[in-house]
Amino acid sequence: MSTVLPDVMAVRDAIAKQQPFCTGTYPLSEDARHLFFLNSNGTRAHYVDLVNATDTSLQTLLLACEPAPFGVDNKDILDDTDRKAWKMDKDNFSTRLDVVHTRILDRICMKLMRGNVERKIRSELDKLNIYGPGSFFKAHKDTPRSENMFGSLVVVFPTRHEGGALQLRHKEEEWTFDSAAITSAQESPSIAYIAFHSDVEHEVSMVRSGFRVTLTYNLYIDDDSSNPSLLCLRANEMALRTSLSSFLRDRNLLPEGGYLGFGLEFQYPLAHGGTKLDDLINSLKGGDAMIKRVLDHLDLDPQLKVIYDGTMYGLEENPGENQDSQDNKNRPSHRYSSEVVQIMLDDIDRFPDYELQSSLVEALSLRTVGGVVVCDADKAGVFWDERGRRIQVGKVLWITRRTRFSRVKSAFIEVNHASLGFTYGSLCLLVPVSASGKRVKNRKEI
Ligand SMILES: O=C(O)CCC(=O)C(=O)O
Ligand SMILES: [Fe+2]
Repeated sequence: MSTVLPDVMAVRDAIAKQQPFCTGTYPLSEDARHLFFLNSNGTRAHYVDLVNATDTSLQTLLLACEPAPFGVDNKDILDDTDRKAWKMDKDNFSTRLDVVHTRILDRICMKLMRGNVERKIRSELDKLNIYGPGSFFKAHKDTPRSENMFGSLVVVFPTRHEGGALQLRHKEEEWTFDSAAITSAQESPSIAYIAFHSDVEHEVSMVRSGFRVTLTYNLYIDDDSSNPSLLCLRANEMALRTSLSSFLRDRNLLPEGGYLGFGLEFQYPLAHGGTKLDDLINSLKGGDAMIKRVLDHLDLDPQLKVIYDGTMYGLEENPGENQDSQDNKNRPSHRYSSEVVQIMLDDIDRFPDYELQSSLVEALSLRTVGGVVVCDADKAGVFWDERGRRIQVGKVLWITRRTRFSRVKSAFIEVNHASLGFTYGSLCLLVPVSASGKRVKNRKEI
């Protein structure tokens, strides 16, 4: 494996990480500064000039709103220990701010889709929020409304406020979007906006004074990007393509064939009984989509899989070169073994919903379930089952690690335990790779 490792690093480096959000400002036009809204019982119309708003006029807006809930398990919960803010549904107000004509959406597409001009995104206005003194929103992730929703856009108006910064956390990194500081530093009155992927954790710190007024939008991928010939490659994609091509030419890489594995960077909405991994593969986001595009360009065959960890129990042949020697005379020919392996499934719905009579490995590798047992590329790939039979399993060379961001929770009932158990699988892109002598001929530019 040692000759392969430096190349793995080169491929990993080519999958450069990018921030999972983008921000900007945009000057407010004369008409976009006015917000029209109905009072709480819908009997009177008001308007507020969001460039010169007084605290009194913003208090009127707040009184026309209702307390803002937050979503838990697809339900809206009202609890002012998690969120203290007010909201107005889009039917009760009118704004002339247009994120399409201002080209804000184009900028978001460039940044969050990594410059892939073929991707089309669409925004849908969701609601207005107002945060007064003491308002906040604790750490959460936005609930995707559908499979092609990939993120949220928050537009903050230049009303005077202190505090209320939006903090974002993803993997081990953290960023702050201080809308109060950004809007007050603009020469002409401007909105500040931030768009981020749905699985980025975020929270709004407490507003200390004034009012923070926002519009939130849901962002959707709105195209059919399944045709790889339509896609153009950018610089970072070229780098990944070059390093992957030379990597695959290396005869030491998976000499007997196997899989390249890519843990996904982002989370995806997955509903048991509803989401097919085949459909999801065309809605990958950011760096995950880039990896898929590069693999498609190389004529490889990336497949989305759910990977579960399991233990393979067996009766291993007892090693001993000279079975006739005095030392080995009374030695049993087999001993118990257990090895950590992985089982990959084509779909989350393949996970059995009946009582498991056996280990996870055995249950998932039943023909009706279709799980395939694999192990890391640096293992021998030879295991024994409980009857002492030798089993050869496929090897996976992990280019990017499996992450907890792409985990899938699956329920199962074990026969010995009355209660329901849970196990986690990770969503991954797996690429079958032929044995080293066979893989060069058929592939483009490898
Ligand atoms: O106002 C913000 O900056 C974020 C609001 C938010 O996280 C939400 O509405 O889900
Ligand atoms: Fe949120």
